[in-house]
Amino acid sequence: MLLQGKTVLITGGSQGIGRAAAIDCARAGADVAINYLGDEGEAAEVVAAITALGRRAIAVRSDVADPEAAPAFVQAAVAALGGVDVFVSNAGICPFHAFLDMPVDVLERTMRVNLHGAYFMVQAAAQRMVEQGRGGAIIAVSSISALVGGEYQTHYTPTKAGVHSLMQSCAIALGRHGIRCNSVLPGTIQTAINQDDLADPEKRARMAARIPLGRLGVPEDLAGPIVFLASDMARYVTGAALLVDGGAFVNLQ
Ligand SMILES: NC(=O)C1=CN([C@@H]2O[C@H](COP(=O)(O)OP(=O)(O)OC[C@H]3O[C@@H](n4cnc5c(N)ncnc54)[C@H](O)[C@@H]3O)[C@@H](O)[C@H]2O)C=CC1
Ligand SMILES: C[C@H](O)[C@@H]1OC(=O)[C@H](O)[C@@H]1O
Repeated sequence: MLLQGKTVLITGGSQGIGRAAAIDCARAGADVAINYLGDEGEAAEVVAAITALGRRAIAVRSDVADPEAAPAFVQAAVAALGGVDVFVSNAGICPFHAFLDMPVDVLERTMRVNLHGAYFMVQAAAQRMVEQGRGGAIIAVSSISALVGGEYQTHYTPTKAGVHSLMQSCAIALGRHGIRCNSVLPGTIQTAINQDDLADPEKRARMAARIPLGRLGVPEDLAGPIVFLASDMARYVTGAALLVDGGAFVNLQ
């Protein structure tokens, strides 16, 4: 099994992409700690699904935008599961809004959750990995939006470019410690984050029509790439970005 004996920490692991990644990491042999800010029942279901696979799991409810949440999450995972081998920075929000009247609080909250939150969490996980002295793997869930824009995402796309850039710089800063840092760039994946946006049938059809593989993504489409980057199969991969978008990005005409 690709992650046998490893401990994986995932932010935003109670639903969507984080949930799928958490369960597939457990399927690959890992114990898993999830952080989340949503519904307690959903987080408990993820823990139960992992436990049913014969692995250990904990869920910690906290806000990644709070700098103190990061060391607290890592400490809770170490206390319960013994260490940190893989860290997946996934928690994120995308409150769609027009540019010209973007409220300051929506802009700031999006930046704080998506970018500052990733920074604090990755830093706390890396500190623990360095202390352990056995390397590690860090994966950030960036986006195709790191590369292309969105009319109602002017506050969001810069955070995803930032997360991608964070992984590139961390790959340099942490390479000497044997810690690999990569990002995955999902295309449009059907989750709660875009449920309202994709409820517009015209927009949904337009998004799907751009995808050479012929369908919008589902959270499980990201699980394999995340497990791969977490595993020793990717032992010489660092500073890389893996598009997981069904081909949407390259489909200009
Ligand atoms: N769904 C999509 O089309 C795409 C999503 N992404 C990224 O994937 C990541 C996961 O998104 P989805 O699974 O789609 O969304 P989702 O809404 O289904 O899940 C988000 C998860 O993040 C957690 N979360 C939200 N704010 C948090 C906070 N302040 N502190 C801690 N946890 C928090 C939620 O509790 C939940 O577990 C996000 O970073 C998003 O930007 C990237 C590209 C495409
Ligand atoms: C939430 C959006 O549907 C989704 O988020 C991203 O990062 C993708 O680019 C999509 O726009």
